[in-house]
Amino acid sequence: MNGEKERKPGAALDRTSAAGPPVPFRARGRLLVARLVDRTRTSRLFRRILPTRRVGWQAVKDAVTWLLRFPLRIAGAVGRGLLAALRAWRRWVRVQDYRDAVEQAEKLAEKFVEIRALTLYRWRVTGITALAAVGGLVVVDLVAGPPALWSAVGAGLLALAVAGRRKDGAPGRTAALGGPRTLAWTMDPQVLVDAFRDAKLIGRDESLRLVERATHSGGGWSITVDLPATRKAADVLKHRDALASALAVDEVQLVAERVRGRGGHAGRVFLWVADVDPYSGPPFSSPLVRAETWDAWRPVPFGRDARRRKVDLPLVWTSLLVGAIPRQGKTMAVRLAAAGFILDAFARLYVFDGKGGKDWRAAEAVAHRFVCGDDQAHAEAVRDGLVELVAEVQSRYARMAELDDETCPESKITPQLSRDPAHRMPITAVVLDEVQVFLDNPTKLTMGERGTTLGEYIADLLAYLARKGPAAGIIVVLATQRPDSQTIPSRLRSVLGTRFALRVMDWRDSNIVLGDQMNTRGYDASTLLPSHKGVGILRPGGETDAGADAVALTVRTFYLTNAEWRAVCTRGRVLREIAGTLSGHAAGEDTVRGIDSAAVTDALSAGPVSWNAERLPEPLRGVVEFLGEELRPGGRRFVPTAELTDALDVEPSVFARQMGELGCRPTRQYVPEGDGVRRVRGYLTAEIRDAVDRVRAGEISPTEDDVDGEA
Ligand SMILES: Nc1ncnc2c1ncn2[C@@H]1O[C@H](COP(=O)(O)OP(=O)(O)OP(=O)(O)O)[C@@H](O)[C@H]1O
Repeated sequence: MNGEKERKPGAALDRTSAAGPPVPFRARGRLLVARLVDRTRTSRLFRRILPTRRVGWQAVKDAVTWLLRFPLRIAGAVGRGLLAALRAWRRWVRVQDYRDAVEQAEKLAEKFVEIRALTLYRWRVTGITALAAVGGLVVVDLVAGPPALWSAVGAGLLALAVAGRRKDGAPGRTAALGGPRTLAWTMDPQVLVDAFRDAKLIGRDESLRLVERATHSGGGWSITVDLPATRKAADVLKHRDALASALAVDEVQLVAERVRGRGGHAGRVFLWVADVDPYSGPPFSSPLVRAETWDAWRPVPFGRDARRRKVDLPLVWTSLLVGAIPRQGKTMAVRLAAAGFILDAFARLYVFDGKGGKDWRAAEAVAHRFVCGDDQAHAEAVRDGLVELVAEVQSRYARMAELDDETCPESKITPQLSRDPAHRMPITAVVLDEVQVFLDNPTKLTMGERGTTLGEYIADLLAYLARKGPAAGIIVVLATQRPDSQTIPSRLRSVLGTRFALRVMDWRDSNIVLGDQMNTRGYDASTLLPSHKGVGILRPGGETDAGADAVALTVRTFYLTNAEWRAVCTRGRVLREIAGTLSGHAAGEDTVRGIDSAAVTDALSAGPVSWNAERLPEPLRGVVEFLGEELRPGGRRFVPTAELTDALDVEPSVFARQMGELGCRPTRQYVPEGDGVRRVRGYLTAEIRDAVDRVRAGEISPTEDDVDGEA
């Protein structure tokens, strides 16, 4: 309305009283209260303090609860104060400090009379003080009356209540911080210090320094601490279980990482404690399900760590070994790695499935070579496929050597080379699920003049591909449910760069997948829970963003349903059809091209290490020198111990012990003697080759004295 002033809150009430009929006195009082309430409600200060009615109501409820509980809290505090006072008095009357010191110095007998006299004296002082206090109260009551007496009693109770009040984190009061210990340390770092002491990660008189206070992030509490100067962060990682126990959490809930590089040092540890089991809950879907295409050169999305950070797996330039007992998620892990190649139209796939089920059937639509089954014919087809790849590696190296520096600067494949059809060097992944089926094949073979088995030959081919293949764009991905040293010989294991161990039977199997001594560094896949499907320890060969400084990290793999997996394979086929890169089995051409098998045999006999004996520990050096060419794959299979000890002129028992330390155990085999055969003790050359590989790979460290140093 024109001329009407802006109405203020409460203005309606003013007008009613001013312009209307006279208001009775009682009603005026009610109006005043209403106006006051209205003013208060609309005031800025009130709105800031109590933003909503719900909050206001809650505040009132809290205040009432507090008032009702107050007498109980006071009674509790007085009780605790009384107890504390009695304890303090008892220590004083028993001369406890002095007694403890004397006991520590083992002089209790000498000082007993003195302590006893002091105790009696203090009892007397106590008695006199008590009498004086009672007398004092009686006098107060007589002189000043009951109010003064009650005031004196009240003052005493107040003093006791103050002494007995709850102090958060005060030592000796276990109830000061309720709830689990993990929660307690977020409020009082002293609890964390105690946990470190209990786990024997720091000494009794040592402490931690807080670098970053506890904060809640990603479903758990994190904190960064510095250890005392002489302590190492690596030891905390090693004894993570002990720390988890001291903090009263399951070890899967505790993540301990070193803080390295800038802002970090050898004694700085980052701890993260999950609120609940971080690997429970529904699985995470793979981002590849939604990806139209993928570049095989990019690290493939593999899973998430405990803190739910994405873990990508670089596969170009490395190779992957996945090991686990059945039904833990091996096939899923390998499928994820394969999916990255499937969705790249320029990548090529060799899929060899030893299980023979339908797990890999969908990949038939894109695979250049596809074998599914565990018969002899399948094993031979796998061998042919691998021989073809070995020849391909040789051919690629020969062709790269011819290329100019601009196209191929380092005799290594580049993204441009791999995508240019003219160069015929696509990134090629060779995936073997249940590889033990092929590696265990006992069929006898003759390689050149030497005898071997089909399984050993396949192991040699794979070892060659894992060693020489990555630089030529060939990537080996193996999965096995029997990760033992017999099945995956160490000459093959030592060249597989990336390892992923899902749950295995014991720490030995875990070490076989992850590498020697990994259990002592705190990584043992046998401790994973059976319910944790798809959760494993990843030891990356390349760099991953999550936990980049860690030797290994626990990862829960992404999940691909069967339908999603089939969709990925179908998409891979369509992409290849569009790009014109569908080839081999998927394009209906299954014939393996002609191969110079002599060249392949020569390539393999070059061996994983040059069979020279330099820097090998004794007696391995002597054995390698003595056997020479006979040690090559396809050479002698068995050497009698007596032949070796005679040739090396060593004491048989010392020789057996030293060979045992290198992982070579003697076995009994029949050897020809005269017209018949005789059973003798000796060593398998495969085991000797494995020992050489392990020394070269640094898995066995010879002592200085054992090594023939290179000057
Ligand atoms: N990341 C994951 N999250 C949840 N469940 C998973 C995950 N990975 C695998 N699984 C489940 O674990 C079970 C076993 O998976 P998978 O077939 O991959 O194991 P496997 O080790 O290859 O078994 P097998 O040895 O029989 O071949 C399946 O039921 C699968 O759904």
